[in-house]
Amino acid sequence: MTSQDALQEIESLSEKINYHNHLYYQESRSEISDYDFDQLLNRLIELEIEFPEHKKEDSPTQRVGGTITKSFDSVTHKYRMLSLGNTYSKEELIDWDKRVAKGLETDDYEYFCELKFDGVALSLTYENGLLKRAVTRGDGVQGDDITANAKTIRTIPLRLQKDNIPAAFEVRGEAFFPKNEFNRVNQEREDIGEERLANPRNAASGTLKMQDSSIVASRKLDCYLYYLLGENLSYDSHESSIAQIEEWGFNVSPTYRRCQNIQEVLDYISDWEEKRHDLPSETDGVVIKVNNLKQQEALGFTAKSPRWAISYKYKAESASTTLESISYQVGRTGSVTPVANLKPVLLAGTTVKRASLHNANEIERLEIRIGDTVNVEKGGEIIPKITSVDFSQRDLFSVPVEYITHCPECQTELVRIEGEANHYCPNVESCPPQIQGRIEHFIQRKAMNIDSLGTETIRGLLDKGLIQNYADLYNLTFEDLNGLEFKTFSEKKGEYSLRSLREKSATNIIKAIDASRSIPFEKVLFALGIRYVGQTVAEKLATHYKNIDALADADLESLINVPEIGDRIAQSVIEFFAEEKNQLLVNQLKSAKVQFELIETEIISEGSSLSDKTFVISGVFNQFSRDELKDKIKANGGKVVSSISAKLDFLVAGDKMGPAKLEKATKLDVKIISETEFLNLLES
Ligand SMILES: NC(=O)c1ccc[n+]([C@@H]2O[C@H](COP(=O)([O-])OP(=O)(O)OC[C@H]3O[C@@H](n4cnc5c(N)ncnc54)[C@H](O)[C@@H]3O)[C@@H](O)[C@H]2O)c1
Ligand SMILES: [Zn+2]
Repeated sequence: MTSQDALQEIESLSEKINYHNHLYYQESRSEISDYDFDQLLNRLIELEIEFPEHKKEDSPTQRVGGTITKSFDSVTHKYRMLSLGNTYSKEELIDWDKRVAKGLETDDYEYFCELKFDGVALSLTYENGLLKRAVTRGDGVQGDDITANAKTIRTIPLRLQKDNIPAAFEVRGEAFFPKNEFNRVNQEREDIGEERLANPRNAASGTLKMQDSSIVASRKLDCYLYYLLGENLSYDSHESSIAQIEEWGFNVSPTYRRCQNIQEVLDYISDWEEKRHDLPSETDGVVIKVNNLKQQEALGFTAKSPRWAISYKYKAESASTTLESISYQVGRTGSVTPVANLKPVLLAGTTVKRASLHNANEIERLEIRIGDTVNVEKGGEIIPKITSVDFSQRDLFSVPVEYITHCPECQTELVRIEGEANHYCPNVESCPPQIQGRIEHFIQRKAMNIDSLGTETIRGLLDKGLIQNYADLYNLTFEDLNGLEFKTFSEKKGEYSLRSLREKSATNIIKAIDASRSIPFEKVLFALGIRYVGQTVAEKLATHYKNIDALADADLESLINVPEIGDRIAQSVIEFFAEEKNQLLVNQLKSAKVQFELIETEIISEGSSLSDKTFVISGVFNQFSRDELKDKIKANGGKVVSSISAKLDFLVAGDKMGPAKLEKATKLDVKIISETEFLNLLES
C-alpha cells in the first residue's frame, strides 16, 4: 500500500467512524453493528501505526466517542471519563495479559472481572452523603448534567446513611434499561400504535437525554455501579472499593469474580457467555481490570483508555442466507410492517425464516433486493435482524424493492404521515386485519382476558358475520360457537385446513366472555383500543375520571391537566369519543354490563403475623399472581421492597427467578423461602 492510498483510506475511515459516533452518541441510534463499527476502528488503528505521518490529532482513535449536547448544562469531569480498549479475540486478550506482566515487571497480580453492561456511563458525585450531580461521559472531559433524570432511577441513593462516608467522592456506573422493562415499554408502545424502541442501549441513552423527567421516570431504568473515585480513599484493591460501595447501599451486580490469572479470566468469560442472557440487563462482554490499585496506577493510561483494563466483547451470532421475498403485515392501527422471508437458516440453535425490516427507510438503508445474500444476526432481541447485504453476491438482473403503494389486505391506497417512518392503511372501518386486530387487542389477557378465543376463531366469527366488532362478542351464544368452522394454518404442511370448534372450547369461551363483565374499569378502558392509551395511561385516566361518561365528556383542557397526560393523548381521547361508531360501541358494551366505573379496592387486614418483616418477591408463583402475593404480605402487616440488601428478612422465590438475585441473596445471607414456606409463615 502506498502512503497516498493509506491517506485516502484513513480519511474515508475517519469520516465513516465520525458519522457512526455521531449517530450513536448524539442520536442514540446505530446503523451498523458494534462488531462492524469496531472493525472500522481497528482498521484505522492499524493504518495509523503503519503510516504514523497520517495520524491526526483529532483522529477518532484518539478521542472518546461522545460529545456534549446543548440541551443540558455541561460539567467538567474531575477525573476524565475514558473509554475501554476492546477485543473480540482470546488471543489478543492473552497478548494484553503479557503486556500487563511486562508493564508491571512481575507475575504477581490479580484480575477482577465484571460483566460489561450495555447502557450509558454515568458519573455520580456525592457530597456529605448527598447526591449532588449525575453527569454523562460526554467527550470524556465534559459531560451533560442529567441529575434530574438520574434521580428517577430508584436504585441510585439520593442520600447515604452510613457513618463511614467520605465528605466527597464519585461513583461511576452504567445506567441501563432492564430487559423486562424494555419489553414492557415496547409492548405498551405497540399496544397504542407507536414505533418500537430499537434496542435497550440506545433506548437508555435516548431516555436519559430527555427533557421531561416524568417520562424518564415512567421508564424504569436501573443502574449498576462499578467504580469508586476520590481523594485520600484508603482502598488498596478494586475489589475492596466495590465491596465498600456495595455496603454503602449502591447497586452492584453480584456477577463479578476475582481471578488469579488469565486462564481464570477465560473461564469467567466462558461461564457467562450463555448465562448472561438470563440476567436482567443486556451485557455485551466482560471487563477485566487489574485488581491492585497501585498496580493500576503504575500501568496508567493511553490517550483514550486505561492500560490496566480491557473489555472482551462477545460476538453476536450471525449467519448468511437468501432473501426470498418480502411480505407486508398490517397491524391493528393500520401500520404496515415489511417482513423478510428468508431461506431457512440455523442461527444460535433455532431455525430462522423471517426477519423484520421495520419500514421503508430500513429497506432503503440496507439497499436490499429480492434474491440478495444477507447476513442475519440474533442479538439480545428475540426477532432476528438483517444486518447487511453481501453485494458481491448480487444477481446482475435484480432490481430495487418497490415499496407497496396499496394495502395488501383491502387495496386502499397507503398514506405516510409526515415525520413518521411507517406507512398506514387509512381504511380503519373495514380493513380486515384492523378489525381483527382491535378484537385481539380487546380480548388479550391484560385487557378483557378472553384469550381462549384464539385468532382463528375470531377470523371464523368474522367470516360468518357473527360479529363485526368487539362489542358483538357479548351477543354470542353457545350455539353460535359450538361447531363453528374456522381455518387453521399448518406450518408443517404449509396449508390451511378446516376445523370446527369443540363443545368444551365453546363453553370456555362463553364463560370467559361472561367473566369479563367483572374486569375492572381501567382494563376495559385499555381494551377499547384508543390510540396512545396504553395500560398505564388507562389507569391514570380511570383513576382521575372514575367513570366512562366523565371521561367521554372531558375537554382538551381538562385532559391535559391530568398528571402525565400530554397533548397527543388528550387529542386522541377526544377524537375517539367524538366518533359516532365509538359511541355506539360504548353503549353496546354498557348494555352488556361491562365495568365502566372505577371500584376502589382497599386492602383488608388479615392479621399481623408478618409485622415489621420485609420481603422481596421474585419469579413466578403457583397460587398467587405477584400482585396478589404483595397484597397478601401487606394484609398481614409485612412490607414489600424492591431490592435485596443485608437487612432484608425474606426473599420469596418463585419459578424462573433471576440468577443475579439468587446470587446476591445467597451472598448477603438473606433467608430464601418458597411459596409454601411463605404460607406457613402466615399460619404460625
Ligand atoms: N454501532 C455503532 O454505530 C457504534 C458507534 C459508536 C460506538 N459503538 C460501540 O460503542 C463502543 C465504544 O464505546 P465506548 O467508547 O463507550 O467504549 P465501550 O462501551 O466499549 O467501553 C467503555 C464503557 O463501558 C461501560 N462499562 C460497562 N460495564 C462496565 C464495567 N463493569 N466496568 C467499566 N466500564 C463498564 C462504561 O460505560 C464505559 O464508559 C464500541 O465497542 C462500539 O462497538 C457502536
Ligand atoms: Zn387495509
